[in-house]
Amino acid sequence: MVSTPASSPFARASALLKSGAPATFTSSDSVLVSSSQATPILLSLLIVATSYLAWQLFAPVKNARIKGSSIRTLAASIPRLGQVAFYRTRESFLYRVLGRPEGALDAQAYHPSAVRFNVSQHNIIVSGDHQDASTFFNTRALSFTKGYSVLFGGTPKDPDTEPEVAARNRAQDDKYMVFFDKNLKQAIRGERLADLTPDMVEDCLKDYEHFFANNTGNGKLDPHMDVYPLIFQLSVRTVGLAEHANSAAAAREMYDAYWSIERETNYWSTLWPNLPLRSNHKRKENSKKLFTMIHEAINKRIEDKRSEDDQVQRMIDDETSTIDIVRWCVGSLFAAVVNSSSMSAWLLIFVGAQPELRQRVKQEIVETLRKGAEERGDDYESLPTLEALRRVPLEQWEGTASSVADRKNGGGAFPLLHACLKETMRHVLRGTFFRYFAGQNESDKFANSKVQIGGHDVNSGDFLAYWIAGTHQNSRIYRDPQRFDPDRFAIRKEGNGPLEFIGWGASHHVCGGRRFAQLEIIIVVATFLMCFDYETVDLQGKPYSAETCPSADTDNNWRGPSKPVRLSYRRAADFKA
Ligand code: HEM
Repeated sequence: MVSTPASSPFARASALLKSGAPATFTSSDSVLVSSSQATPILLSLLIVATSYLAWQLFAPVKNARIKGSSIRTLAASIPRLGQVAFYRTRESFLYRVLGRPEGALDAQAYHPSAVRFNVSQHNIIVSGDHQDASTFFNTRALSFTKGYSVLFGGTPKDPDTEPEVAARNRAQDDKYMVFFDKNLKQAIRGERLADLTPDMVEDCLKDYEHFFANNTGNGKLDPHMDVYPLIFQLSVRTVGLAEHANSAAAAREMYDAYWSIERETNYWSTLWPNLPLRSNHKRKENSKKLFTMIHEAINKRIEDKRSEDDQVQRMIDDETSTIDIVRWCVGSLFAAVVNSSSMSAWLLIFVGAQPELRQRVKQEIVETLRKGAEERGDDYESLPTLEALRRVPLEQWEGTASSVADRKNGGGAFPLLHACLKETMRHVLRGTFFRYFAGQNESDKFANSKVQIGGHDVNSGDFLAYWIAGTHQNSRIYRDPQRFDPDRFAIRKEGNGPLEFIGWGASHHVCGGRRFAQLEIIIVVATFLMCFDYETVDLQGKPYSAETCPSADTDNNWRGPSKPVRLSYRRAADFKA
């Protein structure tokens, strides 16, 4: 059950509504309407407004209960608001209603049978049962696009072109999705990534150099505040405009607008975006700023008859409409930044909390660089660190090949680092994936399809959510799931069964940016380890251990730490300028 405190945004909104009404009639209008006449008018307006509000809040939600279904239904204290906690404190809400997957070996502790509830006028079935994963990922009748566009609310819409985009029909929408995927594939195709890789290494090193310069090579950094801007810059370089990637000031301005939008994404901005709330206003303001920056930069490039080496240029050359190019850039940035930023920061945090593991990862990187140098005929000892890293070829970063001999033995480069990334994803990705089942409401080929969750029919018009922790924190799949232990992947091969690791999604909607995401995170972390020796500490500098290390607060997109965390660093003894 959810109760709304008096200071809730809704209470503030209705207060605003009420306080706004008299002001409309008391200034120049007083000449036309005397105060004794105004009182009954005001009173009537107030009654109308209050009745409207009450109707909005307490009106029954369509299909909130399904007769004959044994899927548990959760009722909300204010029906139209529904389960606000699903947005505000998702993780604890799901633990409360579905149980603890870490205790899955104990049948009493984990009973993940699906639950159904509403948020605003939308009904959602949430399942954390690994048995339902296959239905969720493999059923074509479930719409990924509608699931996210209604329930996720992260990606902003351009306030100026929204009506035009909204007026497009489903066929036009599908066409846009094909355009989106095609351009993302081109933006991160192998030959482009191979060209970008040395620049990405250089971006990282330049960024880390300011820690050398600011201090004497020692200090404490905040992994979220200091790593997120770097990931943003790498993302802009890959799916944004060269003009922005090459200007620190422009990249920073975009970064501030981007994160302000992410931080203001909540229940209200997702489901009641037109309420006059501060967060809705800030989101719209920053969305406009972001769209305008990209729009103006494209126009300027066209006006100046300049050409740049980025995906946007390809679209300009193909005479794509500027609205679609801007929409593609913003959509790609919102798909790219949030997960890659938090995975990079958390990988550094988790590895830094286990000195022995950090040493093993560092050793793996040095050995790979040394071997690569020897194979190329370079003298590793005299190579500056930047050059040793810049010369690592794409396939080695990707872990797909190290040397011919290793490939024959089935080995690849950086296996432990890749296992650390996978383990970080397993820890940090604990939210939900979304889908929508149109069923009979659809006029297309899926109109007669049936979908079952937990053995029960899903209603046409219901949304589905799959709880990732039901798989990633499940003790039937992962031994001691709360422990950060990359050897579960590197050595013990846990999570190798079907849909046991879903960090990149699965089936029809596997992550479209995986190749780039993996590459940038591995580069950011490997470069960091080549620059610094470090450990994960609290604000007083006391080292955290595997047992005491904070975890990610997954209730917001920033994914900050459950308690303060810093990386205490010093220039690596083997760093070569
Ligand atoms: C560590 C970073 C990342 C993680 C963990 C991640 C994870 C995921 C997951 C789990 C999905 C599937 C969601 C579902 O089935 O509901 C997904 C989809 C997607 N991701 Fe990523 N992602 C990451 C980075 C990126 C980047 C950098 C890009 C773009 C450059 C990107 C673009 C996309 C796109 C376009 C889709 C939708 C695919 C479709 O519609 O079929 N992702 N991602």
